[in-house]
Amino acid sequence: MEAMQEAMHALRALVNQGIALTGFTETQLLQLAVAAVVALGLVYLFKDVISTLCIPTIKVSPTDNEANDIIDAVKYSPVQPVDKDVVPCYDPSTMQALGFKPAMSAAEVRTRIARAREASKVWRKSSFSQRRKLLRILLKFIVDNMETICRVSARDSGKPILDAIVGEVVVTCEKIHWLCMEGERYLRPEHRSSGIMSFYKAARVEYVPVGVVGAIVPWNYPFHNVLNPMTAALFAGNALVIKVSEHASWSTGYYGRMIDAALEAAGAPADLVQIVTGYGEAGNALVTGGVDKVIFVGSTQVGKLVMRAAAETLTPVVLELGGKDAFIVAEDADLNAVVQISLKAAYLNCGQNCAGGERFFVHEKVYDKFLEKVIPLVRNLRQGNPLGPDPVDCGAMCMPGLAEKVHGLVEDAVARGAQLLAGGQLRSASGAGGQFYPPTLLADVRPGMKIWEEEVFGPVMSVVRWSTDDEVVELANDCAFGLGSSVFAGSQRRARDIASRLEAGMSAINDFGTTYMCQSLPFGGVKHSGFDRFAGVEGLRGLCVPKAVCEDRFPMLMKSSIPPPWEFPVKSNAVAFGRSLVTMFYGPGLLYKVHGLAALLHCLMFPGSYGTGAKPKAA
Ligand SMILES: NC(=O)c1ccc[n+]([C@@H]2O[C@H](COP(=O)([O-])OP(=O)(O)OC[C@H]3O[C@@H](n4cnc5c(N)ncnc54)[C@H](O)[C@@H]3O)[C@@H](O)[C@H]2O)c1
Repeated sequence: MEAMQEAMHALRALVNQGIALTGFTETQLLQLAVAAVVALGLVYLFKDVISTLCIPTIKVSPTDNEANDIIDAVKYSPVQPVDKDVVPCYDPSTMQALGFKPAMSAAEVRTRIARAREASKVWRKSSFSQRRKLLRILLKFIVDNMETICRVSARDSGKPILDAIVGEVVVTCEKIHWLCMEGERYLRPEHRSSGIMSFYKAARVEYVPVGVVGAIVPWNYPFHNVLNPMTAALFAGNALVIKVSEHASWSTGYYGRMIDAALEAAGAPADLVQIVTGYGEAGNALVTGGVDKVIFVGSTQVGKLVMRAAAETLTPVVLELGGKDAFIVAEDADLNAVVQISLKAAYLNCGQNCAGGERFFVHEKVYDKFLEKVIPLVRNLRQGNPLGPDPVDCGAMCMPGLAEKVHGLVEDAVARGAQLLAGGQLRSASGAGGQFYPPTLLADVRPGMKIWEEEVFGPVMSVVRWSTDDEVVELANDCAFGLGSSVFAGSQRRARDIASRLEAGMSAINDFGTTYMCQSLPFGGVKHSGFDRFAGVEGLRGLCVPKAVCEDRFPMLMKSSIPPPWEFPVKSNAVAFGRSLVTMFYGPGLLYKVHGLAALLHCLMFPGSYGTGAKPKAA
């Protein structure tokens, strides 16, 4: 209140001063102030309109299959033998054949790396404003063409359009926005303290692009999985060679043309981004082919192979592997909100999320109520072709054989005492009308079941009962994976306390997945979920060599030279001189420092002496 009164007085004084200086009346001064604010607003608006108009618009014409929703065409059969030089592409919801992509050989991958290397030599010198220009071109394209982007992703991976908007478009836009707004701040040289003895030095870290980044990605988000490493790698000044999954290669046609057009419009080298299609051999060739850093996103099993291969060439790797996230619900959580969030955590993208909720720990006091609310919702989820005439909540399983694998885990759980409350039937064998597995709900899931241990990566909500906070922490940590986690409780402090005890790389308090929406945060896990980070400040800086640089702070006044007692041949008081330095700089308290200084001066003034430089007797 007092501060407000003071501010009013200050404003009054300013107005009076203005009246005295200009001779204007109070009303005229007010009109002037309003006019100034309006003018500033108009300038800002004008600048904003002009800068938006200045972002080049790129045009990418979609093909028939990319542009249209349903096309009657040849069906693909996964049991049909396929030439190993090609990757067959098909829509997992309809099994419509979409064509082939080349299965690149190791030699071809190396050629791509070499092209990217040449492009990286040019791009590493680019300014941050040129890199921002490239990202803004992409962002504008995404906003203008999100429907086609989502349709292409839906056709390639079987996900509903809404899941594509959330999981492909929103997170990519958020990432680009963050890079444009804050990326430069974290890549500019960062000044660091130079310590006590090097007080006359200026120390800093320079973030130097690594050169060529190699990324290997899975099939669950064909658009975001490409754009995510690409935008960060390019913003950090690198080139990128990216190996996409053999189960979602078709969409690289449209997305690749978009990337090429954006590079051209931004004046960036055409070879800056190389897309590799193929199988494990192509991925292995990328790891061993001479890239400067590998980002691997995929299963724990293949992650180990990648790490082994990278060890041969000492290529650094980031491993973003599987997950089996805990979703903890306390008895006082807002159950109505939690139920809807839990459905998204389990069934978004048909559960094919590395950081998706898999283990739902619900407090015994609300266990039955939670199930009561969830059962009808799960049973009524609509599943089908995302590009068909009817709206769907859940789409298809992208990877052939995954529905059968998920079903095996469900059957094992039921055989060992879990309650099957929804779903759980293998609707059709792969190949007969789409790769679907129904949204499934299991209650009373316990240790000893396969589903307790293995990653499901499918639409299964496993519900577990708990009674004390210590117990739920122990149950949640009884897992080989540790990627994300969510804790819901009436008291935010209690939720925070439980979350702080979870072995996980990420925790959302009273929410799910929000750590990924904050693109300034690192993304990654612990234990078998991998290590190092690919998003956020840590991920962005991880695409650079953090080069330590040190130089004279005042070169005109003080330059480095070897102190006379230490010059070769070293003098007889060299050790005493060293002792005096240590005592002066690091001795605890003034007494030490004065003694050290006196000993140091003695050494310098009497070069032939043996001076002691020892600590004072009093100490
Ligand atoms: N932590 C994360 O950020 C994250 C994100 C998405 C998916 N995932 C994980 O990915 C897995 C599902 O994806 P997937 O089935 O495509 O995984 P995957 O490990 O089978 O394949 C991933 C990629 O590795 C390639 N590959 C296969 N063998 C290789 C080899 N020997 N050397 C190099 N590359 C090789 C594949 O061709 C593919 O492009 C799940 O475990 C999921 O949790 C993790």
